Amino acid sequence: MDTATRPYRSVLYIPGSKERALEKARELPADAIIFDLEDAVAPEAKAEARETLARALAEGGYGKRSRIVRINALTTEWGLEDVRVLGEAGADAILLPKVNTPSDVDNLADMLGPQVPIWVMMETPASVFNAREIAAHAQVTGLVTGTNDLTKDLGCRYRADRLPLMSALQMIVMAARAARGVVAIDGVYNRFRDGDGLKAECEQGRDLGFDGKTLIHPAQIEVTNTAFAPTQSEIETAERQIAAYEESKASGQGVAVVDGQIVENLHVVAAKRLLGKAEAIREMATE
Ligand SMILES: CC(C)(COP(=O)(O)OP(=O)(O)OC[C@H]1O[C@@H](n2cnc3c(N)ncnc32)[C@H](O)[C@@H]1OP(=O)(O)O)[C@@H](O)C(=O)NCCC(=O)NCCSC(=O)C[C@H](O)C(=O)O
Ligand SMILES: [Mg+2]
Repeated sequence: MDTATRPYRSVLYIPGSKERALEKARELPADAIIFDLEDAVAPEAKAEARETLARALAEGGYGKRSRIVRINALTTEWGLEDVRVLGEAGADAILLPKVNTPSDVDNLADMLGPQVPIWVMMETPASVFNAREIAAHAQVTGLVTGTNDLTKDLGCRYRADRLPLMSALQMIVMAARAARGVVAIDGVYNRFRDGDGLKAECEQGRDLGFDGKTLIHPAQIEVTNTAFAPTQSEIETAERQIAAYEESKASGQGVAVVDGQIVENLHVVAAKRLLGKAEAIREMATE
């Protein structure tokens, strides 16, 4: 699948220590999986989780789902061994937590070599200030928002409207878009049995421009996949915009009008991108 259009609507964390969850994920309709060795795994379980995860990846069976491994920070006692064991395990990217500066990414890139894509957790105030340079790093292909760590470091309150995090969320999306081709994923919604709250937060994330959302429980996948996919009405509008613009162009005009709104070339670019995304989502569903 084309990496530029591949969907990342639902990005499910799975603790590397949980064999049942690693097994179950082979059947779940998530677009991507983050196999976690960091916060979801207790210190005493880290070594075993690393081996369990290496075996699960070698066994495969994750289909078209993008496989991302979140290692421990390189400054911890587990980070280097995580890279040694999982750096060449065939994951689609290695996700580095607690990044502050581009040089943190350099350190991992030096260890992995230039072929392995790197995703970065954006979860410290310093990472947000350095977002542009981090996203522009040659090996970085994804930014994942860590809203829990950010909330902890900022000392702000959890609010349903996420007002205290708003500038950070926007900086992350902006950095990803400025770097071009870098995926931007929103943080987790902790109340994993609250579907209505999740839906509202997904819609906010989609409105801000995120490609998708990180999840902690399978029950969150369906709501998220729907929220980050183009709606049928958006698809139909995009098709009509493209057709109307082509017709205007053929008659020597640079602007069309659809549903009372102007359609210029830039709207056509956005409309084609939306249709490309819808097609990639359809493709994802065919195993
Ligand atoms: C949150 C959980 C601890 C809940 O677990 P549990 O009570 O076992 O849930 P259920 O009984 O409802 O589970 C039903 C079945 O689903 C499977 N399951 C559960 N979670 C997952 C999962 N994440 N992936 C795949 N499968 C999962 C169970 O095995 C059950 O299966 P079955 O036996 O067939 O019935 C638990 O969901 C969990 O551990 N979630 C992940 C937590 C996690 O990864 N946390 C770290 C990431 S969040 C983070 O770090 C954010 C960031 O860094 C920041 O700073 O913000
Ligand atoms: Mg975190």
